[in-house]
Amino acid sequence: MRAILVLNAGSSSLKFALYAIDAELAASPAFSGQVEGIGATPEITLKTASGERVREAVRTSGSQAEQHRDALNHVFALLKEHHPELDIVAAGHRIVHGGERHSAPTRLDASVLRELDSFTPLAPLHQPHNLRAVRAVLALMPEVPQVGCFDTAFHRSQPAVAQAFALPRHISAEGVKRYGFHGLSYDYVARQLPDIIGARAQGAVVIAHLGNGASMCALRDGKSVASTMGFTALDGLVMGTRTGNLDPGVLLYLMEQKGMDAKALTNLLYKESGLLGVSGISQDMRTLLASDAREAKEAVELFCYRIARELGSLAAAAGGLDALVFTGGIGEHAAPVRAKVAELAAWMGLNIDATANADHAPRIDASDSRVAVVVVPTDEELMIARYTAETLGL
Ligand SMILES: Nc1ncnc2c1ncn2[C@@H]1O[C@H](COP(=O)(O)OP(=O)(O)O)[C@@H](O)[C@H]1O
Ligand SMILES: CC(=O)OP(=O)(O)O
Ligand SMILES: [Mg+2]
Repeated sequence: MRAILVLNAGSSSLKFALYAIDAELAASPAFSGQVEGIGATPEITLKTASGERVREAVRTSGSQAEQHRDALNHVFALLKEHHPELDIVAAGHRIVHGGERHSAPTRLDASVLRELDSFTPLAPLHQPHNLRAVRAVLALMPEVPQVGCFDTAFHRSQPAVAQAFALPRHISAEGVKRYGFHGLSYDYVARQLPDIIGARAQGAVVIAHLGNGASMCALRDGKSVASTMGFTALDGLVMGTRTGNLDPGVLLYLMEQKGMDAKALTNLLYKESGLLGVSGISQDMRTLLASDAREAKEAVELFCYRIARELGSLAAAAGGLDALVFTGGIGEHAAPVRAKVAELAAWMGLNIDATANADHAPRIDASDSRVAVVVVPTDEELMIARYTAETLGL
């Protein structure tokens, strides 16, 4: 089988998919899965084209980086076992930060890799793992061409004003501006919308990508005009372990009054806050929704409140609101979160149908809703496979 290998490495997870490519790219993977729990006790879940599901532990120990490497080796071993005749013709990767220059997917070589290394401080939870996956493939199959697909690229269509911080010009000139992330997910979802809501897809649309990392994007004519994430993937919504929007004065206070340095603040902002920090229980929305603890309820309430606040802000950037779209693990599966956001957004003429919402139907707006409300399962891996084939002319 000739195939494109797709790798989407996150902070604690590694998603992988294999897309057969003959005359054209297959619409669904022949083999896919994910390693979860990297950093703790990583487990791999595998789905084959025949629907077979396998779950096994990844044999590993040591640092987060070593666990990522072991997880990758485990994936490669499984690929060999299930597809001994495999001919990998290309590898496509999700790369979270592409900086100012990368507004489209690009072929990865040593000099591009060095440039992308320099963005690691801007995406410490993702960039080093993304690039480690590229280097692992390079070591294992040096002749296979690799393509980087950037989370930031989709947002390069934003007007300058949406990308600007009110900082002195010399700092902005160094590239300190809003980039936005989750672009592969927004790109995929935006392409699905015309089939679901027709001409409204070209109007003012807000997509909420609610996963472990969470952000929202305002679109006009199917293009990004604003996003809640900025220079890094810290800004905007409450996330699994990240703060989202935070008065920068809090950082000054913590530095001056509590003696916290950059390392301590990085840990606090990226790993100890968000749903985990507020609940003191878990970063996982499933656990919080199942809990009766007051702290869990407060964490979910804050998560939904911030989404509703940002929805108003993004509607202002888009010049209205024709459709609200939910995607990502929470957006696709957590009906109570969608219901709470809809309740808070009722003032915009947005109203959902409780049964459709409970069923996770593609359209969940009530018949009297002025705004279309949609649930779209995202597929970053398929987007990466398509871009990889397109970039290499496969
Ligand atoms: N059935 C469900 N109900 C509520 N939340 C869910 C459900 N399934 C997954 N989630 C939540 O989705 C989040 C992970 O989303 P996902 O998009 O898979 O994350 P990642 O950013 O790692 O790709 C977790 O908070 C998880 O609890
Ligand atoms: C950019 C980002 O936050 O990604 P993820 O949701 O995969 O953590
Ligand atoms: Mg994700």
